[in-house]
Amino acid sequence: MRVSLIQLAVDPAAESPDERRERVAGLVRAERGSDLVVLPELWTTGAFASPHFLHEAESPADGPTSRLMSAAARDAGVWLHAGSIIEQGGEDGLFNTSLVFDPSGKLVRTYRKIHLFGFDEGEAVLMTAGREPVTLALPETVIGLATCYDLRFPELFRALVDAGAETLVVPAGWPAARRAHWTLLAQARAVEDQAYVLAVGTAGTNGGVEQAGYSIAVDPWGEVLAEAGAEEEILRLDLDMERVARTRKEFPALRNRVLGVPCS
Ligand SMILES: O=C(O)CCC(=O)C(=O)O
Repeated sequence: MRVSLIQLAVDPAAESPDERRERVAGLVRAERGSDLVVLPELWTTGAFASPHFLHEAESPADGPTSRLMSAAARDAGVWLHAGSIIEQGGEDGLFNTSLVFDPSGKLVRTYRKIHLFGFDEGEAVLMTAGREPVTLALPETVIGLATCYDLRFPELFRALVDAGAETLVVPAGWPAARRAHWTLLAQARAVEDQAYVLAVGTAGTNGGVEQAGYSIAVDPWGEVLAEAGAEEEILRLDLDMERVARTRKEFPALRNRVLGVPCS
């Protein structure tokens, strides 16, 4: 399965959300020939540009990001994980919602970020948390969806694996200050869940927070297959999907889980 991970520079001073959407649609179209294209978290505004969240909130069904990304997926003929948008959820408030389009441009899955980041500020106070883990069967693999801070919560990933996930897709807007955690956690999730991890972040600075970049693809043995630098960059690679089943068979740690052990 050929994947393209698009690490985007998100610089609110350099580009408006509309300009970035147009530019990103062009980048997605250029990935024709890929099976799956992945974009980062909240790339229209920046994950830390919280004063703009309300103004930029949109509908997953027919908001500006959804319309452009649907057309780009269709034109390129790819599955597109379009990263996340600020979803205007009406009475339920705002959500940090990931969108997945099929190669005909149909929106086939949404995932509302479960673990909101910021403690007492930013999205943690401005948004509503999702409640449901989400997977999706593509022709060659089952993907499990998670977003940025979710990467710190292994129980979510176990739920995704229990639902059949073989490839864990993590759009993010991870800060440079904790880049070491990003890389370590991406590898940890891959090793413990014996799954591919495709973790795609942003470059640049938004909301005063320098972004890590360093998007990463990790195989089910924990080996790093590709890693970006700190600037905008596209990683393209071929994944051997048999490798998940092979790893789980040859080193069957997932089968040795003991559930419900009481703590004395
Ligand atoms: O967990 C972290 O260190 C970063 C998380 C984050 O930036 C986010 O979820 O937006």
